[in-house]
Amino acid sequence: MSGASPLNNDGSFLSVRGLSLSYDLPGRTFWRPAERRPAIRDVTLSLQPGERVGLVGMSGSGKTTLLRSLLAMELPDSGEITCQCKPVRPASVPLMRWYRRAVQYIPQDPAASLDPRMTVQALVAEPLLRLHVDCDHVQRAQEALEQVGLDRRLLTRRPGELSGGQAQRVAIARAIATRPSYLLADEPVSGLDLPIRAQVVAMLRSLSEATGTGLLIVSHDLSVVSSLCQRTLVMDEGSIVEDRPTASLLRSPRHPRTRDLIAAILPLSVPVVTAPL
Ligand SMILES: Nc1ncnc2c1ncn2[C@@H]1O[C@H](COP(=O)(O)OP(=O)(O)OP(=O)(O)O)[C@@H](O)[C@H]1O
Repeated sequence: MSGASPLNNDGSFLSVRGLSLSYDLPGRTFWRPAERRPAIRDVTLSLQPGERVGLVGMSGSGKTTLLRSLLAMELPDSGEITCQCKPVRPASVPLMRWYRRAVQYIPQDPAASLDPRMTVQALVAEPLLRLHVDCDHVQRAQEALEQVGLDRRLLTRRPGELSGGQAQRVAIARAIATRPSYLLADEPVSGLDLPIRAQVVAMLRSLSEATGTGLLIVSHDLSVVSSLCQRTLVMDEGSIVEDRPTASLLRSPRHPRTRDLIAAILPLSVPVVTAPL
């Protein structure tokens, strides 16, 4: 749907300029105004059409807040987000509906996001109904299910009758039903067992390649980011401190925080290989 619309002036799909957002700290009283803690500070970035981008950083660095701002779930204190030449917030109801069709969200925990009373068919078709997408909803739900590698016989099941991997695929089918240009995801595979995690990462990658859908993935798992994302952004204390192609960022990290992240995973995931004498 967004293919017919122009890109931003800089050629990007989504552009963020000088975005800052602070939260109130507890302790506000009638006499004392709340102190504010910055969660993201002066963030500027562009997402190109079809690009797969990882967003990493230590806990509390601002990744989720940035993602929520991009999803128009938070109102920033300053700065602007522009999608295909249109301001994302404040926006009219039709414009917000358009944006929510173009930029969809994959939740971390399908058990919490999928209504247990609804069938898979109803769950996948629900965004089409809510966002007034004019198409055959039954057919679109079937297509979306097939795109995530699930059999259409699952359409009559309810979330309680699905495995964890199947439920996360249903959550992804729900997100792609509107044929978005970008998918935003917060730890989309962290709740899955390792083999299933690899399958879902491979599926997301081929889905993105086949349909040209861009991905912005928040993850603590650098192996997920390295197998999925062409480019990686590193956040520290609310700012983006490194923004480079994933392979070179992992090979030669420049910022101390990137080095910390890589050092933190090395003892866990890389077997020690000793050279033969
Ligand atoms: N609703 C909120 N109210 C107050 N402070 C918040 C709120 N949400 C986040 N924060 C604070 O904003 C900062 C950034 O939080 P955020 O959740 O964006 O970090 P994160 O990088 O996603 O962390 P994690 O990796 O642990 O999920 C943190 O200091 C956090 O405590």
